[in-house]
Amino acid sequence: MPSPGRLHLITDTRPGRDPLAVVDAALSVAGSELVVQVRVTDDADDRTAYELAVEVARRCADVGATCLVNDRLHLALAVGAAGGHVGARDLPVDAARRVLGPDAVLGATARDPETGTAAVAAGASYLGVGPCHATSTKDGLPAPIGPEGIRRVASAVPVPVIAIGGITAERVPALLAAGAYGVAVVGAVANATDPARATADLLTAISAVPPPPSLDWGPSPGFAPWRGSPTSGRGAGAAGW
Ligand SMILES: Cc1ncc(COP(=O)(O)OP(=O)(O)O)c(N)n1
Ligand SMILES: Cc1ncsc1CCOP(=O)(O)O
Ligand SMILES: [Mg+2]
Repeated sequence: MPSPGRLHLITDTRPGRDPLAVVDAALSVAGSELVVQVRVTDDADDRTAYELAVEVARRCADVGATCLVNDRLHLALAVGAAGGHVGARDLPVDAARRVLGPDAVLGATARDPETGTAAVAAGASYLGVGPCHATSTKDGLPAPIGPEGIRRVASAVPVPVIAIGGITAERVPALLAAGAYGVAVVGAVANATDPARATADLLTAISAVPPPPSLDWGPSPGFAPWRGSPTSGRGAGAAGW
């Protein structure tokens, strides 16, 4: 059973950026260890998003990395991605699970233990938790929750917690010490003058801390898609998430 990825690179949506160049640089260093989440602006049309997702999925497949698609689950299915990620304004987690099927990786956003627990019960394989710190790559976010916010969620759920928002290699140790399994980044790699080096620095910081031992990686016997929602546990599929 594959281990869940601990370093997630989210594609940069800011105008004038070259997300594929950043993905290439990160994959050249991280290879199969990387999870790449395809994210576009809300006003991007599906054709534009699809074309980016095709390119990212192909690059990930070439090196055995994991490709996820943010929000637009039909694109995840269309490009053969491993799964998707949903938040409060996207499909509800149980509906997203029905779309993707029992074996897909499904991430859900949470800031608090209650939301996180509900997302896991509804079929989330992992949680994206944040913003941990202030970020310049997404507007309109609530106040940062810091490592203590990570601790509150991670101690409440049996799935990997991926810390997000303002993550840098220097901030990784405190977040992992608080119970994060891994981190998701945009700026730490995309803003770097040397994105490959920045990726290596993040991997070094992550690998210095072993993952939490008590996570439930196994498939959920309670997941029953024909009934529309998991009957117990994390409800995720056989991908090991
Ligand atoms: C790993 C991870 N965590 C959180 C998010 C945020 O998702 P969401 O709250 O739906 O916001 P958008 O990214 O859709 O703007 C994420 N994408 N990935
Ligand atoms: C998509 C998203 N959701 C919460 S913070 C964020 C962006 C994180 O970007 P950065 O790593 O540049 O702070
Ligand atoms: Mg979303």
